[in-house]
Amino acid sequence: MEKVLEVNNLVATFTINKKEYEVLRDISFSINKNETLCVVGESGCGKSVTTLCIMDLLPNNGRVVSGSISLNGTDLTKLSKKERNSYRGKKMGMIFQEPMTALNPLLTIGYQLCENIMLHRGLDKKEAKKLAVEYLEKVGIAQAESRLKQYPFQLSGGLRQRVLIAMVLSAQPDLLIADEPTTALDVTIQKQVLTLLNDLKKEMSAGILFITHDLGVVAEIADRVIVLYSGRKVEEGSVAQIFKNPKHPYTIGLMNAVPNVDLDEFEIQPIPGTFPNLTEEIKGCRFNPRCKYAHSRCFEEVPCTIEVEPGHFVSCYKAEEEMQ
Ligand SMILES: Nc1ncnc2c1ncn2[C@@H]1O[C@H](COP(=O)(O)OP(=O)(O)OP(=O)(O)O)[C@@H](O)[C@H]1O
Repeated sequence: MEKVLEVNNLVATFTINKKEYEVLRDISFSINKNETLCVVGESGCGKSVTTLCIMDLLPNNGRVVSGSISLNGTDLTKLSKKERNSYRGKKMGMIFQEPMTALNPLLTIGYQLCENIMLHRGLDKKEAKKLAVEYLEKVGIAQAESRLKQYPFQLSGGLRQRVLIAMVLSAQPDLLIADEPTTALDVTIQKQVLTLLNDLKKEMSAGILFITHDLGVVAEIADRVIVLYSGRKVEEGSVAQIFKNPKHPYTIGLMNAVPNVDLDEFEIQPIPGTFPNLTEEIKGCRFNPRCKYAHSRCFEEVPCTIEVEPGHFVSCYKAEEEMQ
């Protein structure tokens, strides 16, 4: 399988009050062509920061300290700022939770789509307009030609998100990053946008990095999943492995916290304790204060990543002991 994105041993920090704190701790993962990788984990675990590192959009107090981020074999961390900028939009496109952050409210949909197509595809105005209509139709927008004359505020949230998807895809990116793109939409529209992304994944030759905290969305869209906890990857596997055979106590906790209406006496079991903040020092596994299985080793050293079944990776001493 052809790898589109390969992130290796990524370490990133934020400087707060002149002190540098690790926000991503040695993260590695990859995405193949026509594959959707979901990144899940509680608020603050580093999902968005991962995307910002890839897009080179970290705020001023953040920096990538070490590791590599390769897009189709080119290590982006080795490129100049200018070269990196040219990747954004063209080779990597991003859709956000709120499409209005990416659309200009003062310009028509048509103007914005055509500008984007002319810039990234090198086409003239007439050709760009034709392609803009094609892409709006591709994302399921009816009467596409007349929509070109509308302003973002004239469209519903679901339609705006479709326009943004059309805009991003029209540049034919190798990687599509979607950061909680359906969180602000109501459930039926959310389902439509997920179905659309699933259909588009099959026909475009890009990989999709999908950020969400919603496990229902993960089940709908993911091929593979990585689970982050406090900036560290604790588990990775296919969507079936993560849902049917979770191994890390944190992943098991996430699964138990999802309501299951099929069971008569199902009780949501929240994960005990609180999520550590960035500045909190924790020796060993960062999940140890909340883990009922934690023993002396867990408080001493960070567990290595082991493969518990083909393609299923876990960083946990309990999983390691179960294997032996
Ligand atoms: N500019 C910043 N300066 C300092 N800390 C930051 C900054 N931006 C984010 N953080 C911290 O980095 C950590 C990771 O944040 P991130 O936004 O990646 O979390 P997330 O998993 O995407 O959460 P959410 O689901 O709430 O969006 C958090 O502890 C957050 O407070």
